[in-house]
Amino acid sequence: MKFYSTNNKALQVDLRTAVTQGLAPDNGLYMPERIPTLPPDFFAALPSMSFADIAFAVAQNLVGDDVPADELRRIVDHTIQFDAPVVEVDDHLYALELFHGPTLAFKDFGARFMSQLLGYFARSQKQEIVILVATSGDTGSAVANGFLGVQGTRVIVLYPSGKVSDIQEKQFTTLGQNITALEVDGTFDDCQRLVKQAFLDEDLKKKYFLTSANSINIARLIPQSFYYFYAYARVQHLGRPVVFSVPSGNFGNITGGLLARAMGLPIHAFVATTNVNDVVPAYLKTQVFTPRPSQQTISNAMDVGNPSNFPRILELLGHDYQALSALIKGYAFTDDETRAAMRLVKASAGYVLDPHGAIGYLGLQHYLHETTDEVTGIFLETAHPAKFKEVVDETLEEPIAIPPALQKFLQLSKRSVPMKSDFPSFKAYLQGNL
Ligand SMILES: N[C@@H](CCOP(=O)(O)O)C(=O)O
Repeated sequence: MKFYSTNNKALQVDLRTAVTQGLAPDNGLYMPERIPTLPPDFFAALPSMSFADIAFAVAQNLVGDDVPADELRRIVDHTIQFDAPVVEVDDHLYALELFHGPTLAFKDFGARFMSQLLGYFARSQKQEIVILVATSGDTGSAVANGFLGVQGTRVIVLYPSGKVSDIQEKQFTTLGQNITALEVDGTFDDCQRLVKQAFLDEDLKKKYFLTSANSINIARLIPQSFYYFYAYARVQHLGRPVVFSVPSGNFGNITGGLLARAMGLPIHAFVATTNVNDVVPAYLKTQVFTPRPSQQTISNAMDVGNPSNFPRILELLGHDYQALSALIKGYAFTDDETRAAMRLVKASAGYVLDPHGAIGYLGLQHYLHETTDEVTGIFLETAHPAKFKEVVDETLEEPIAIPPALQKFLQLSKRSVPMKSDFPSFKAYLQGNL
């Protein structure tokens, strides 16, 4: 399979180059040159297939020519070590719980797949791989934990100071070893800008082997399509068209769903639902894409003002606004609305939503009120509510228990390096410390 840059279809590379570069040299995002449809026998067998078997078939369909089957199977089996249950919350309305991995967020799927794939490609090479990752909360912990102690790799996590939850911060600032956390005086967008600038900087490119572990890296996106197939298979017997509501920040998660649809999964519609950082819902209404500085909210992992994956969404829908706005409905919600949804669902269903899942739920409810189609709605529950303990406790007026997987981080001390948000400071840090 070849991968082309969204900025230039003629710029084509193989999977190894796409994954090790992260971002194309012309600042575009890599996309598969074609997305093969999975065969009818795959869809016939889907309801009875295990999660790992589904993931392997999907991965093979996209990158089967680039990675030997036994290696790809090992990578997939390492990735799918935990379930993604579909839990009924209301009539025809389900939560797809993606938080049962080691860092309790959906990013574990992408980070685990990517760390193994990158490890496979890096075996033959001597230079240390430096993985730069910008995080608004969850990616940093998944990537740091996925790469912790992996020989030949060094991870630099950039995060906006004071804008991630306490538990999220502990998950990537306490690890030591090959993980360093840079606490940036700015927003997530500043962190993302610094990372992207580093990939385009000739001095850094010459001296270091840099790659990205954000969803700009195609190795993060492929596994984010697996669970759409798995969830679909869980509700297929209900016989209704299936709609996914995806709480969105950098739009990598919904792009994974669009990839699944392009491979033939009959997804009826998507709901792209955000907090007040509503650049994409605004685009869906106006056809104008206007990135702007992100605002801080209680669903902090989605505090993104310039969503990276937007060009991929346009590619997947053939740059056809009519097709895009027919398939994807956009909604945005305030913190007050988010808290109200958390209270409502706790009271009516006994289900504890995290603030991001609450936005997914709200988007789905709005969609259901506007459609006359009888559908099965699935919203993605992207992180465990305990990761946002302060917000959840205050909103629901009762303390949420912290699972042992999170508890262990709370005992450890935070270590971070303060960083200004200008590129020369970041470059000087890399040059002095790598
Ligand atoms: N929501 C993210 C922001 C980065 O997104 P990614 O999908 O590009 O890694 C986070 O939690 O850090």
